[in-house]
Amino acid sequence: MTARTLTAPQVREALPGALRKLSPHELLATPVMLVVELGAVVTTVLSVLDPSVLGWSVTVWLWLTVLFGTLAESVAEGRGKAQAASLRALQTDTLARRVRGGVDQLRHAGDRWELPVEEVPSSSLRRDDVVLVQAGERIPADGDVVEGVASVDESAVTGESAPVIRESGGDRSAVTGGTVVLSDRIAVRVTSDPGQSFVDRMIALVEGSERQRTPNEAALEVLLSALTVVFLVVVGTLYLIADHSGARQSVLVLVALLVCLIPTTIGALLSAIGIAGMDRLVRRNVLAMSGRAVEAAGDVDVLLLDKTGTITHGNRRASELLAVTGVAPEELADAALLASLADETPEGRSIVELVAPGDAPPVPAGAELVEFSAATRMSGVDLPGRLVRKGAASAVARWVHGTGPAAAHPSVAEVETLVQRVSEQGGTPLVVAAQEGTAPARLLGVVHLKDVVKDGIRERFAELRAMGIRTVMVTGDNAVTARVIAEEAGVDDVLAEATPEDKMRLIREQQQGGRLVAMCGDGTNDAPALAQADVGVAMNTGTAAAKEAGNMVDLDSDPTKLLEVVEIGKQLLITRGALTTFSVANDVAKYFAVLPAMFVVAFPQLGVLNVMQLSSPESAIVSAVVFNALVIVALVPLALRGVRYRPAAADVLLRRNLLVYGLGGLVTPFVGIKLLDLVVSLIPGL
Ligand SMILES: Nc1ncnc2c1ncn2[C@@H]1O[C@H](COP(=O)(O)OP(=O)(O)OP(=O)(O)O)[C@@H](O)[C@H]1O
Ligand SMILES: [K+]
Ligand SMILES: [Mg+2]
Repeated sequence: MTARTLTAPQVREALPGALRKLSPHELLATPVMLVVELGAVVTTVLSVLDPSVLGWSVTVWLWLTVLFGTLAESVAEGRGKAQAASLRALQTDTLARRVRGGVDQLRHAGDRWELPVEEVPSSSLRRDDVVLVQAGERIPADGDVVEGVASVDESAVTGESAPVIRESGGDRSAVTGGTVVLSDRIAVRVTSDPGQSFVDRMIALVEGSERQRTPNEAALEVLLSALTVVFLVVVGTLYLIADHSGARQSVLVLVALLVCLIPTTIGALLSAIGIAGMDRLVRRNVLAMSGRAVEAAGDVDVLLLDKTGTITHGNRRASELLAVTGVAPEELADAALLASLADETPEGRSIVELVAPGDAPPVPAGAELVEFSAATRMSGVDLPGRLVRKGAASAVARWVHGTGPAAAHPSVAEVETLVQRVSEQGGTPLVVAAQEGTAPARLLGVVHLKDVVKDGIRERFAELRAMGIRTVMVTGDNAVTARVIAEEAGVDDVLAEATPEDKMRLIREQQQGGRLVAMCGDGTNDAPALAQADVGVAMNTGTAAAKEAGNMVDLDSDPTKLLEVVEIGKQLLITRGALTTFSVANDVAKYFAVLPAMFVVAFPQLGVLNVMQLSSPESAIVSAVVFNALVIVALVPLALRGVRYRPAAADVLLRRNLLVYGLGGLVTPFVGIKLLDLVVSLIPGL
């Protein structure tokens, strides 16, 4: 939406909020506007005591000045209100089927769908409760799928109508309360307490009720306050000088002059600019948890991305089994199956589906499961007398070597060739090995996991490069696969075999080098890095841990969205800079426009400076005050829409902005006040 002007309905809706914001308590946050309000109170009192056309004209326009400021903020907030209303509709209380005994119960159950459940209102669900949800039902709370696979309609949250797959074990396990299961059934472990759900946070965000001032904003506010104090002193001194030299000025005129000089324009628009920036992100389906993150996005130098699920689609599936010489394909298949029977990750399930489509055997009695973790990069099963493992080549090699001398592993070289072959196709190789009794473990072969790079990623990374942002892929996968995918995706650099700690260390190093780092990720193993990054964008498809750790969530799960996030961040910074420049330049110009007019009666020699030839001192003052107020209104659309951003070097942008907004800010008051004076001077008494 690119509104060029404010519409009447917009204003009507925002008005009650704007009037509420007139309370001095609310205005404390914007000292500049508080000074204007105090000024308005003073002129109101003066005008009541000694009514005059000048007095009332100034008074009315001072009140309007404050109102225009609060109106700008209220309009900015209003844009999120409609969205908040539709999100609230998702929060209707439903009945949830809660498993008695929670997660522990689930683990030990034979048939998990026959567990004893109790029906409870969804609003009473707490963290770590487990609920069963089936086709046609609304998911009662945020959580991670701990059992099963389902297609879910998330359109109410994401606006995307195509259903998404949510499944246990992998990086696509997070579900959002209020979304609807379309097919199959899932068990969900609740991850949020009442009132703290994702939708709750979204509502607070789009309404702007939780908005906190960013450090940059706070710094600017201090600067504006300082300027206000300076002008207070200037006007006070002027009063004394004028008094002394017999050109006594009324308090009313001095208040009017003060308001014209202090930076009211940017003071009035500052918070609207920030709210509008967040709003622009929401419109692109990105939820920023803090304004600070949005600003940081504007200055990002490095972007780190996880591979699987971020750069690729993330449904890594087993496509073929490659046995080493001397191992029967059946033996490899059997071992791979065994090692995956209890592996709840999508990778594990895809192996079961490949080897035993439709009829997976039960887990053998006495089996002890070795769950996959990002730290070990291995999974498998311990049976009496037989251990089976599968995992990243380096991890399995380490395990195998731990079981006996290297000479006992004749197929090491062959496995390496197979791993190389799979990796060169961009696939993820999982090496399978087994140990019988106390004999050294044997390498059996390799499972090829296929994954596909998301469309259009290459072009978008090229755009990021043009903006001066370096992209680095960090993956737990091996170096060859990483390189192949990196080349296909067009990233600048790649870090392979990375553990969660490695990811975080890399970010720290970059930050210590003075760079601002953004990270896109989806997995629980990305969570530490997402938390450490200046801008942590979690994919909505990812795990609850990832979404909690980051300071942004992309509802579309599109890592190239960072491009837009960066643009919006830059746009926010530029808009604020541009309007500050304009505001201050404006005020300086007003000084020269108004002052000569004020003193020309007492000091006719000032006539040379009176370039504008305004019709009377009274008309000059009223015109200046009116102009000062109208400028705010005129700039609201720009504050909401943002200054147009085209990728360019920072110094070019700065020069362009100084020229347009600095020079523009100097010239407009002369033109504007002159035109207003032509009209105002027609009013009798001015
Ligand atoms: N279910 C599994 N069983 C055994 N090993 C696995 C399993 N899933 C993945 N691996 C191995 O562990 C490695 C790390 O996987 P993980 O999903 O943690 O990677 P990551 O750090 O998230 O990086 P990325 O998501 O970019 O691939 C994989 O490259 C693979 O070799
Ligand atoms: K001003
Ligand atoms: Mg991952």
